[in-house]
Amino acid sequence: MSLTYPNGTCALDSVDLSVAEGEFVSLLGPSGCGKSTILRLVAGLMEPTGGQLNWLRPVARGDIGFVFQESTLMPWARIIDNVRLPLDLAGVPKGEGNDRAADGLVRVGLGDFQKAFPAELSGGMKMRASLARALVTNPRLLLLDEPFAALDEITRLKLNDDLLSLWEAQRFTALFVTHSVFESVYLSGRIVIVGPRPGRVVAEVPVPLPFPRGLSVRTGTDYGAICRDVSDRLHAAIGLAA
Ligand SMILES: Nc1ncnc2c1ncn2[C@@H]1O[C@H](COP(=O)(O)OP(=O)(O)OP(=O)(O)O)[C@@H](O)[C@H]1O
Repeated sequence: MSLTYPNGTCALDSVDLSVAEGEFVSLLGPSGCGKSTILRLVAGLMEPTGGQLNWLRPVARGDIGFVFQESTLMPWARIIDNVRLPLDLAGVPKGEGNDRAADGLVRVGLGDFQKAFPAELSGGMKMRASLARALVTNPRLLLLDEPFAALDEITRLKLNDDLLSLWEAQRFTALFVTHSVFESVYLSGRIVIVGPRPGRVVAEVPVPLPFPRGLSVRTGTDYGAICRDVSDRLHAAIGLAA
């Protein structure tokens, strides 16, 4: 599929990408190559201006969850109310919605913070609440647009593990945008490298590291070798020597 914005910017040129149900795929590429544009097209927020997007099974609105770099929580609402919002919008009765939101908060380690307001949480906790909100409808597809980019390194590593645990438990399909080679290799079953604008797929790299992943994967020689390979391909894609 291709996408030219109304101002004439050609953001994507014939992006050819297939994702299987239950896969964890990262989109890796330089700033401005069109990664967010791909997510917006998949989310149905825009239509491609060329080509098409096909689903093997029809998707409904509640089948897709979205997590952004900013946690986008409503500052005036308690965390439980923030997490319950997608269920309110879907017409789920409040009692059932509260139970499901509370359960989601427990799963991201925020069981004791239901009544807190967003301003009372750290950046990492806000991002956990955003993950809980995105997953509360049990989506089949989770779109993540650099969700951990603004977090410190230690929090980011922890959230990588938390996200993988959620993925292994709920088995949604994950499409994850990142600038980080290390993060993409740690999380993904497959990495799609997108070249500079107009974005197109320049390489697809399978990551044959076993799940569940953990510290032993991060410190292993295989992880280092795959990171090196992905980094070389990324540099080749953007025309830099490794
Ligand atoms: N609404 C818009 N109107 C016009 N051009 C846009 C719009 N949104 C994005 N673009 C342009 O499309 C291109 C791709 O943008 P996009 O945000 O998808 O890239 P990205 O790879 O996600 O970037 P980053 O990694 O910096 O977030 C950029 O050149 C950007 O300036």
